[in-house]
Order: sequence, then C-alpha cells, then structure tokens
Amino acid sequence: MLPRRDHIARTVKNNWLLLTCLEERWKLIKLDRSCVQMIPTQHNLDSFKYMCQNTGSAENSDKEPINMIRRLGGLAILHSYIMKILVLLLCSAVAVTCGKVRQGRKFPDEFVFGAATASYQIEGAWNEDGKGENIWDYLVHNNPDAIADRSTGDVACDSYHKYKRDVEMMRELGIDSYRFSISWSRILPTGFPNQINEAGIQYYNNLISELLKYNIDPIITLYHWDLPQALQDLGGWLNPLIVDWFEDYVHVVYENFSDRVKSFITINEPAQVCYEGYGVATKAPLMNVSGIGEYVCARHIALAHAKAYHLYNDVYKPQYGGVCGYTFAVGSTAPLTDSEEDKYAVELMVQQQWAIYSDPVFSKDGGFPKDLLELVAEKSAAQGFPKSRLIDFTEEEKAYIRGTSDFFGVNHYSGALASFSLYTPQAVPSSMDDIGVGQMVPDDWLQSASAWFQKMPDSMYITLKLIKNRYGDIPIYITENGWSSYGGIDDDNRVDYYRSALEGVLDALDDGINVKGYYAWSLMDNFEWLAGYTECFGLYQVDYKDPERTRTPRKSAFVYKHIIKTRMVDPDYVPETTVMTIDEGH
Ligand SMILES: C[C@H]1O[C@@H](Oc2ccc([N+](=O)[O-])cc2)[C@H](O)[C@@H](O)[C@H]1O
Repeated sequence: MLPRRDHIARTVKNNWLLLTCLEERWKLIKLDRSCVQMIPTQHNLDSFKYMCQNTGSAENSDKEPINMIRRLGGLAILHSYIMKILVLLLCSAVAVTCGKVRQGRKFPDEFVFGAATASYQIEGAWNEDGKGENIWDYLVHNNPDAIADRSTGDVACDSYHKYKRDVEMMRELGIDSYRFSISWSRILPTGFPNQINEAGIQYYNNLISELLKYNIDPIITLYHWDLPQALQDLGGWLNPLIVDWFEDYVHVVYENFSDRVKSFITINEPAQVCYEGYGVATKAPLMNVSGIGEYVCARHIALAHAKAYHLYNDVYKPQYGGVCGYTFAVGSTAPLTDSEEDKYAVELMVQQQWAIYSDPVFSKDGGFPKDLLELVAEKSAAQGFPKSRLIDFTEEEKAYIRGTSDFFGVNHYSGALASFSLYTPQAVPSSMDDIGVGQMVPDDWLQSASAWFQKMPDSMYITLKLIKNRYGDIPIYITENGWSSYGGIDDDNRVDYYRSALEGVLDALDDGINVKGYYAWSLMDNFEWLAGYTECFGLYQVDYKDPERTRTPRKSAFVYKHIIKTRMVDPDYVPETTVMTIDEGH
C-alpha cells in the first residue's frame, strides 16, 4: 500500500525531503528518475500530481526505491524521535547520492546550445537601404502611447550595422547555433516579390557568412511578427491570400539562403500572431476582433505554415538537406486542485493557448482540437452566429497540414494554475469565454520584470512532458527560454532561472524526451514589443544611451558559457572575471 494522501501536507510543512520520500506514485517517479530533482512545495503540489497523472508510468518498476519509501513512510507515522533521526539520516544519504548523480549529469555531445533574437527587436535601420515599413514600424510611429516607454525599434540594438559584434559575442559564449529572423519587408519592401531589395539580401548574406566563418550554425525564423504593412493594409493574417503571399516570400528566402542555412522555422508563436494580434490586441496590428479574428487567423496561419513546409520539403530539402519546423509558445499549465474538473480545465487551456495551432500539425488525426471545436460551435449558436466561429479544416486540408514539421519548436517561459473556478468574465465572444477557464499564479513564484512572467517551479520539465504526452516521441528544440529583469550586470535571478530550466532539460533527457537543443532568449537586451526597453532579457546588456549600443556581458553570460563548455549545470560555479574572452576554437 502506498503512503496516504494526507501525509503530503503534514510532511511538506515538516521536511521536504521526508515529503519526497513519503509521496505517492508520482513522487516515486521523481526519486527513480533523478532522485530529488523536483523539490515539492505546497504551491507546486498540483503540478506534481498533474505530471504524475499524465505520465502513465506512475507504477514504477523499480521496486527498491518504492520499498524504501514505504519503510520511511511507516517510520514517519510512528512519530518517534529516534525514528525521525534515522529517517533523516537515510534521506540525507539518498540526497547525497542523488546530488552526485545530478551534478554528474551531462548534456549529450550532439545537444545544440544557442541564443535567439528577432529582426524587429534588434536590427534597427528601420528605413535604411530600401527596407519597407512593417506593422511594428507602423504601430510605434502611429500609436506611440501603446509602447510602455514610448520607444521604437528604429535603432534598437543597431544589429543591422553591428552584426559582427553580435557574432563576436556568440563566439565569446561558445554557442553552436544562432537563431535569428528575417525581416520580410527588408527583403520584400512591398511584401510581394515584384520588388526584391538586394541590400536586404546582402545584409543577411553578410550575417550568415560571419556565422559560418566561426562554425556557428544559422537557424532562420521566417516570420517573427513583422508583417509588411502593405500586406496588413490588405487584411494581413485575416486575408486567405496570406497563405500564398507567405509562400512567395519564403520562396525568396529559400532561394537565397538555403544553400548555406540548414534549419528554418516557419512561424514564431502563431498564438501571439493570432490571439494577441487579432484577438486581444496586445501585439501588432493591435486588431481587436476577439473570438473571431484569432480563429480566422488560426486557419490561415496553419495553411501558410504547411505551404512553406511543403515548398522546402519538396524543392530545397532534396537539394540541400536541412530541416523545417514550427515554433509555439507553451506555458506549463497545471490544475489548481486535484479535481477532475480542474484537470479538464488544463486540457481546455492547452487547446486554447497552443494546441489549436499545433494539433493540426502534430496530432494523429490533424485538425483543430475536438473539445474546442465543440465548445466554440455551441457558444456561437447560443450567441446567434449562423455558423461556428471556428471552422475545422476539410479532410484534404487536414492531410495537407498534418506532419508538416521536422521538429517541435517550443518557446517556454512560465506557467499558471488553471481552473473553471477562476474564470472571470471576458469579452463576448472570445476564445477565453469559449472555454470558460481562468488561471492564477501563486504569490511565491518569483516575479520577473514582465507582468506575464513568474518563475513556476519545474516549469521546463513540466512543459516538455506536456508536449511528449500530447504528441509522443518527436524531436523538440527549445527555441526560446530566458528571464526578464529591469537591467544590471549582476543578474542572479537570471542565472538561477537558466540553471533551473537547464536542469529541467536534463530531467527530460533522463526521461527519454527527445530534446535536441536549447536557445537562450536572448543574446542581448532588445525591444520587447509593447514593453519597449523596460524589460531586459539579454545575456548581454545593451546601452541604449550610447550611439554605439555597447554590449556588456552579464553574469548569466559567463554562467551560460560555462554550462556550454562543461556541458553540465554546476550550481556552485561563480565566474571569476567580468572580462569576456574568446576561447580557442571559437
Ligand atoms: C520574451 C520573448 O517572448 C516571446 O513571446 C512570448 C510571449 C508570451 C509568452 N507567454 O508564455 O506568455 C511566451 C513567449 C517572443 O517570441 C520573443 O520575441 C520575446 O519577446
């Protein structure tokens, strides 16, 4: 018999190690998998339980730790001081052993370490050398109050001129790969290929050459939110023709760069494009067509992605090799309580937040998530819409979209606890109203500089597990992960965040989850969308007051470099210098 559930609360209060030993099925997994990787607290219990219930491997085959835990559980219940001491000694021995195992864990040789940026956030040169206007240029110039500090990306980090320094920073860090995005309107000023801006093509050629010169593998994001304004004037992602416009654009990119670039990501975070751009209006083009716009966009973006994938797969892959994938923002949603309702609330939240975009590509049957389809259809009918606001793909479209990604790209930052009981009235119609779920974040999750971002314990591991549980054994790249601060060089919270996240990746690797690489967000501070320059995500600090945009490495840069070099996460490593150098071979 396993220890009773009511031991959890008592032992949490008394001793986390004892709790680890006493916990039920999922806790056995923790011990077996990586000893005491996931240290339980009262606030993350629900996440742990959720993980357990989703693993399907809760009945651990390793009898030894189970027996040990049962014995310890029994001893604790006796409340004998002697027994307690024995238990503590035993558990300490386990912890020491486990500690050794943890510290000894290494990332595989082929695991890719990188850093990521995006064109509008770093390039600047917004109207130089023939670049056309995009929706972020338009937004910051026409609606300055929408940006927290009324700033713009007109100059940003000036990477258009300072890309050699950027590559030098990558060499200092020792990263294997750099993820950057192409500015659509820099190479196609009108959005269409009737006019190709050779200066724009040259800029990316220069950057790619500089990367390759130092054996840094380029990975191109084809679309990171900076749609040409001329296409937005025609409806942007709400116009079904965007599927062809996108294909025409990526054709130019593939044609110019795929001889040297072997990895492409079609779209960065479709949810942020659709839900935030056309639903709740928190990203350009700030169009609030809640409950309708995001669903229209969701159809078009899946088809556009699939078309871009097919073009690469059919024409360029046979010639050059390489891979083409799709990146999603995935938060680690866990149930507020253990109830079946809250577990279902999590599933609906997952469907609304990211599976609506990823299921069409990665699920067995393709198409939008079934529950969401039903809920939107019911709500639409009740609201007097003659048809559902979310129309599933035809069978032909489903087949066209399904399987169109060589990997699952995940941008992960944080998470929340979900419940129907937390639902608060939303706009009607809206996708949040459609699912009727709300979420909360416990007070003791560390708050970052970004309102939306708190440090959820073990969120990286939970997220990777969510993806594996949903889609099976697919290759996963963590295409963004990082912490936001208000600035400063001694960024201890960022250091802690990176270490925890990368420990989570090691946990996932131990579990057999197929994680292939990790890209820190971000190489340097940059223009953080509506937050302007008020939030800093960089391994390098950028001095925006300095016309040179001097970049200075933060403590986290030294720690990340050490992780890459040793391929291990050493919690005790303290950088001895503040001067960055380039190691031999970089
Ligand atoms: C900081 C980076 O955020 C990325 O986008 C998001 C936005 C929101 C969430 N979320 O979980 O709520 C995750 C990722 C974006 O791709 C990048 O450009 C940065 O801004």
